[in-house]
Formats: sequence, structure tokens, C-alpha cells
Amino acid sequence: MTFVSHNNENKSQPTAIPSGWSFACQRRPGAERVRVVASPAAQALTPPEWHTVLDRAGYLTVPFDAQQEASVWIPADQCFECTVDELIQTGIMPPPLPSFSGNAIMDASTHRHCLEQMMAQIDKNHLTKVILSRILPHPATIDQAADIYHRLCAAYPQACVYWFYTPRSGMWMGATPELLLRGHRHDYQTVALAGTRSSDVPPSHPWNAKELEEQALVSRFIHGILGHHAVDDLQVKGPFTAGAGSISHLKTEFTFTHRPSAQGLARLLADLHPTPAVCGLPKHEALAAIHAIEPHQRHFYGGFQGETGHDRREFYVTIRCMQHFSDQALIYVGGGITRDSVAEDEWTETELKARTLLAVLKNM
Ligand SMILES: C=C(O[C@@H]1C=C(C(=O)O)C=C[C@H]1O)C(=O)O
Repeated sequence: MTFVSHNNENKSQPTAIPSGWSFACQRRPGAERVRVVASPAAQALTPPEWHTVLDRAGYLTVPFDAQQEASVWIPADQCFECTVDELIQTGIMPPPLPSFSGNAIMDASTHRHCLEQMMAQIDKNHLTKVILSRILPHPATIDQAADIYHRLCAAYPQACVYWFYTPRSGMWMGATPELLLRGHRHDYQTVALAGTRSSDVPPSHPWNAKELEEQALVSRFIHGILGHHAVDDLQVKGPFTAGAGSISHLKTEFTFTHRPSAQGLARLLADLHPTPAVCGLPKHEALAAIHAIEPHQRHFYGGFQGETGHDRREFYVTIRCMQHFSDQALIYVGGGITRDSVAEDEWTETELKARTLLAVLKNM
């Protein structure tokens, strides 16, 4: 087995990951190869500790509410890049996972009830937007995991397709269209992604006012944070229609140059996360409403995850994701609620989003 030290980003040949080690696989949008890191010693971190790992080769996964649950960093003790087929040939497999017990599954009437409570909070506490999420179970066994990952990579070439396991987080997998922050040396990029409709609607068809406003809120939030961090050469492109499997979103791209210290970069991530695309506005009030109203814990859904390293950091929002148990996968999906929301439409939106993963699980 080839080991790579923490600070050495040279990649070795694909090799089997020892049983019980933490691991993460990330296939970037449009890429052919998967980056894999693994370690026997994943570390739990609080947000003020993020900066200690951002310059070191590894993989960071942050939960939705990083104040309440630990982030986990996997150092690149073992690190390689390979095709998905080569990854499968390594026999990659998490250790036995617990069986599913609990975390509230939401039906349409509970969803409507939660939505009404969120609309009441929007009126009472002057919230502009809150994201309401739900979970749906689907049978899936652990020995199907590598095959599910393979199919997700094939079905969503333009998504970031990720798969991570740590003893603390359990096992998560997904295909996300949403970049949180990419930094290659001093060149950075982020996006405001919100507003959802079926991709059957032609891209040239105008978006309705509710979706346009929902996305504009996210854009304004990100613009404000980047201004606060005094980034240079900011360029803004959009909003434009961006496809994500069977649905489309509105997207604005922000590119800029930035030379932050690791502490500065950690502060930028902490300010961006969670964006109003997955939490709401104002951030802290929306977070409180989500904790008070949603019957489940989000854990890593709505968080972010990706590559850490000296020259390259690339984090995506953990959406279109599932949490695996021994015999079930729980799919997490949500949508933005504003005072203009209609309960049936919001439910349909979560059904559309769930199709990303169900399309793969149902074909197993
Ligand atoms: C919250 C999710 O997606 C986010 C919410 C969107 C919306 O409200 O329109 C669109 C894209 C994502 O930023 C999800 O997929 O679970």
C-alpha cells in the first residue's frame, strides 16, 4: 500500500482502502476521474478550527448547523485519482452501518403543516425566506453503495458526485449542482443557485416572479459577503438557466481574486454557509425557524463538503443527497418558502428534486 504524507499532494495508484477507514470520493463536474482520500484518523472540528486544515491535503465535510454538530476532516493519508471503474475494482466499502431507526419521514400533510408554520414565522419575525426540507426513505443495501455511486456519476456528468464515510458522520452520497466555493491558487468562484422548475420547460421561457426573487435574494446575500471580505476583480454573470438532471435552476456566477490567510478563508466559508439557498434570510432567524419546525435533524444535508489543500480548495453544497443505513437510504430534499409559496407547488418541487436520486435507486 502506498501512503502519501499529509502535506504531499502527489497522488498514488488506486489501492484498496483498509476496512474501517474514513474515506471520501469526489468526482467534480465534467471530470472523468474521482479524487479519493482515506485515513484511519478523521478529525472532528468546530468552525473556529476549520482554518487548521484548509491548507492541508484532505477532505472536509461540514454539517448544516456547524455550531451544533461537528465538522469532520479526513486527512489524505491515502490519496489517489482514478476512473469510477477503477474505484469500484478497489472493492471500496464502508464498515457495517446501523439500521435505520427514526428521523421523521414527512408525508404531504405534515409538509403542508410545516409550511404553514413557516409562513406564520415569515409574517411574525419578518423573515424573507426559509427552506423547508423533508426526508424520503428508499430501500438500499450497503453492498449496492459502489454501484449506486457508479450510476450517479454516469447519470449526472455535470454535477459534483460525492460519497463519504466517517464513523462520526455515517455514510452519505449525492450529486450536487451547487458550488459553495472553489479556489485554485488566488482565483475563486462561487454561485447563487435557486429557483426550480422542470427541465421540460424550455430554457428561453421566462421564470416566474417568485423564483426570480428567491434567487435574487441569494445573489444579493453572496454579493454582500464578498464585499465584506474585500475580494478583488469581482465579475458577476447571470442569472441564467442551468440544468440539473430533470430540473433547472437559476444561477449567477461570481468570479474574483482573493489572497486570504487560512483564517480569512475559514471566515469567508463561515459567512457564506449556510447560504439562503439552503437556510433562509435573515440567516440566524431562518436557522431558528428550521430547528423549531422541521421534525428531523438535517445532519450533513445542506452542509458543504470537498477538497482541502494548499493550492486548491473546492467545496460543494451537500444537496441532492442521501444518508445510508444498513438497508435504507434516506433522501433529503428541500425548497425555499416565501410569503408567495403555494403548498402543492412546494411539495411538487421536492418530488422533482428527489427524482435525481430515485431515478438511480429505482433502477438498481
Ligand atoms: C434545498 C435544495 O436545493 C436548493 C434550493 C433551491 C430552491 O429553493 O429552488 C434550488 C437549488 C438549491 O439551492 C435541495 O435540493 O434540497
